[in-house]
Amino acid sequence: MHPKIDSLLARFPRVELIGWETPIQYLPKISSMVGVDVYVKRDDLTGFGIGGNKIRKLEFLLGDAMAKGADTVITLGAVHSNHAFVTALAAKSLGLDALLVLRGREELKGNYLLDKLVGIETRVFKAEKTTDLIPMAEEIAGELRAEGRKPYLIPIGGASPIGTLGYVRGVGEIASQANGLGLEFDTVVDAVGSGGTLAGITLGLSLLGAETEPVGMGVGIFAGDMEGRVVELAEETQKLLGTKCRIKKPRIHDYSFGAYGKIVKEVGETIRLVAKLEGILLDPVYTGKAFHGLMEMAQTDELGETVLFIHTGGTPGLFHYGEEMLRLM
Ligand SMILES: Cc1ncc(COP(=O)(O)O)c(CNC2(C(=O)O)CC2)c1O
Repeated sequence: MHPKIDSLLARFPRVELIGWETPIQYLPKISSMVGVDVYVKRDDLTGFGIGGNKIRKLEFLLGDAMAKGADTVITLGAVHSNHAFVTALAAKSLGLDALLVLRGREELKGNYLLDKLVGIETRVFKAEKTTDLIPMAEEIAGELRAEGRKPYLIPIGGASPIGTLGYVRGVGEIASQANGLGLEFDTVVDAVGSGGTLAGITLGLSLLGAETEPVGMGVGIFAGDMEGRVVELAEETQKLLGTKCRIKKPRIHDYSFGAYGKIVKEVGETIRLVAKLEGILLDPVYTGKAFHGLMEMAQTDELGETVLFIHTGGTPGLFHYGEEMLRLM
């Protein structure tokens, strides 16, 4: 890990859900295709449940929940939500109850199938956007409090200052690995949903005074000024840490292809290409779109010579949307 980052984080409760450092893997065939060196931080292999980026955030979020004596964790997302499933799974593994507030159609596919297989309590609503569910989640938390329960409400994607500590710690891990490998990354690229992952990456890089630039590929959860949202979350997290470094401004590019969760042929083709060339599975909602953007921007020389992609997981999305994707290809 990283001494400076670890000492900053030492006072925050953290439950260990990831028992190892995830590898940084070079992609020789993709690199020769796009003309720059592309590496992947395999956070799809964080290892708890379906893995992914959320596990890093949950180590601090559930550490905080336990420290506060919570007995039930509530969070929200779409029915295909990776975040919702692993949050409930991790909460239950710690002996806490869990309740998911979800939107969309109850199809036994992907993460929703996993929710049901594990026996997680879900409340599913028809709603346009996940943010529409916030009042329902708050109302349910109020109901539980009235019953004498102690609910801990985790926001969409775990995008709170406590959750953001997960990727501050993740950057410390990356910095130590890069040092050991003699690597300096020009950019670090990730898929942006709630913005919590990029906020942690941005703050971590800023705290280390790294030259590396944080770059997000937006998948369309939030419209509007996502860069401002990410910087604001990084600043709030910096307040929590008691540090005062200048926060780098991340670039965020729109790779939603028009809407969050929209399944498109180009992304299906990128998923197929990366699977065949490098044996790595991306997903149609997040990492496939982000990596498609990475390949496009690398070829127009917008990401520098050495690029690190954070593989944030999402494999169940292949089993939720795979048939729809195949029909387009
Ligand atoms: C596989 C995968 N990759 C990247 C992201 C984006 O991360 P952030 O929310 O931290 O920006 C998600 C998020 N997913 C959300 C979910 O509900 O699963 C929070 C939206 C993700 O699942």
